[in-house]
Amino acid sequence: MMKKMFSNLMYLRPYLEGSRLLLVLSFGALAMVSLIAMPIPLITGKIIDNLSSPQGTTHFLYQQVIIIICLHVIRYVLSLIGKYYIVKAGTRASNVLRMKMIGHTVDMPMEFIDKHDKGYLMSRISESGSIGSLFSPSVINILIGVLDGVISVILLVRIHWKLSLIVLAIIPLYVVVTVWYSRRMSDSTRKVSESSAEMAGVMFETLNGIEEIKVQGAKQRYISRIYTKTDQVITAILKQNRNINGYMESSSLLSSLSGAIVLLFSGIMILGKTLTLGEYVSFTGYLAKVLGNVQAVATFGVTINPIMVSIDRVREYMDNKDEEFGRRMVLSEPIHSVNIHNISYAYISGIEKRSVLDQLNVNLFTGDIVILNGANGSGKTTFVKLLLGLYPVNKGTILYNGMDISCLKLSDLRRRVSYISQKTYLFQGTILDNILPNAQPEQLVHLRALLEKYQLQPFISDFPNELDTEIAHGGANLSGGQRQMIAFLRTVLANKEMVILDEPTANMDAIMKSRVIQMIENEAFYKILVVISHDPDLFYLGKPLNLGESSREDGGQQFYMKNEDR
Ligand SMILES: Nc1ncnc2c1ncn2[C@@H]1O[C@H](COP(=O)(O)OP(=O)(O)OP(=O)(O)O)[C@@H](O)[C@H]1O
Repeated sequence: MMKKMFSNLMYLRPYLEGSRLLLVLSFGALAMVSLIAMPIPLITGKIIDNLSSPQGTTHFLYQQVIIIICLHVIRYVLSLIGKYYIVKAGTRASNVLRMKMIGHTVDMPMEFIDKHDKGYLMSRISESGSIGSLFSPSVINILIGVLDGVISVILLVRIHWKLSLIVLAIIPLYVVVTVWYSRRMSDSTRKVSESSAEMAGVMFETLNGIEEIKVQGAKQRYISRIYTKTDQVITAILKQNRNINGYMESSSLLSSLSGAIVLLFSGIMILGKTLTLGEYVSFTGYLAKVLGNVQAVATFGVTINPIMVSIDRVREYMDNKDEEFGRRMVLSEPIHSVNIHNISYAYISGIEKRSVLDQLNVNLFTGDIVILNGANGSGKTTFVKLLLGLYPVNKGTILYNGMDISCLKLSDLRRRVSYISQKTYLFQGTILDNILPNAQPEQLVHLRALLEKYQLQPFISDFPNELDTEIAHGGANLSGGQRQMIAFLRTVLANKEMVILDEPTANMDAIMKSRVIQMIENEAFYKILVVISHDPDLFYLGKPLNLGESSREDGGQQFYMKNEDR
């Protein structure tokens, strides 16, 4: 356990970087807390021996009691300060880790993201809070207790070494109990975390789809899915509690037995005059600290185990390679060619493999406009996702300016490409934020000119606060066509080298659609344009590339391109 804790603390070091001095000072203060309270049982024993001797004086009593009170007050102040700053450092560190985990999740390959529910991912990210728990008052108390315990053992030996041997003989039993239970606790805690993350996944999906669930009358189906997952969580929690309680009760029993045995031997020694009453009081004072702290170490296992399991899981999560792993090359020039050579792709989920694209060849050059069509499910969206490097091709190559996409830094590639997905995702913020993130004055002028040129002012003035209208979560306060137009304007103003539009006009009325077509024809906002559409009104814009089964030539070697000369 200590080894694991040390290794986890080493892992967390970078996240504690900014708070290192604070932590050292706080731990120093807390170590002082331990040391300052240490003489109290000794002083108490001395007072008792003094009072029970003929030389006993009230002056000695007052003096020693004042010392004890001062020690308690200093301990109180140091403890408050130390704990406050440790908790502060822990909270800061867990926040830094949370941000890193969110960033890492965004950078994960889509194949990883597809495999997990969003709620599951959220649960995993929330495990970053485990650092905060590591620096919580309960853990800190236990750590101070460990120091207390060690010093108390030394003082026990100094007071009466023979009596101490009896106490020390019991400690191996604690070790056996601790080791036995801590393995079981690790397993059960892991199961609790995993099943809770899965449950959160199902809950998240349910909450996300409330509208659909209502309309389809699917409430019962979803509730029973949650019930199954909850059942798994409950089973795991019960098992975890069985282990925790077993551990606590066993260590508590050992503590009580130790106290009784010490009382027996001390009594005999007091009767034999080899131990004074004061020494007995001091001894039991330190014994209480030792046993209390052995108990604390036992509790430490219970408290720290879930935290260690969480940190292990955070490490596992962060060890997953992100999509940029091993990619070093950047495009030194604007994209002028995209050569898609014999690519194939199949989605794999579990043992199921769904082949979507098979030996596809396409070459795109500056000035090309390609209209992708084909039956539903024929792989059009998958094709553009491969172009964006969201999924790696299974076979074949995609070359940008002759450079293989598998070596290219994806962030560099995507900086050069604008993509509007079928789902038209809008960010939280205003309409303007969505059209022009970080709008510069000259971009605003460009936007206004565009709105005027294509008679789109009525489109904007339809919103309560025009461009400053706040967009609700997921664009809930906008219609499908409005969302598409906002996303399209964003693309026109982004002025990227390659633009990919997936069903850009699917929800638009005839007027809006005609504006989009005019902008594609008149505005130079792309070098290469790929449009996925089932709408014949858009076909004439460029070379249609049909991905439908019926249009394959050469046994699937080549995809049919209509109107090649257009
Ligand atoms: N993430 C995924 N995991 C597994 N299968 C997927 C995934 N995304 C798409 N598919 C499957 O791949 C096939 C192609 O899907 P894709 O979205 O590329 O088709 P499309 O041609 O764009 O269809 P549409 O015209 O309906 O938009 C479909 O059979 C779909 O079920």
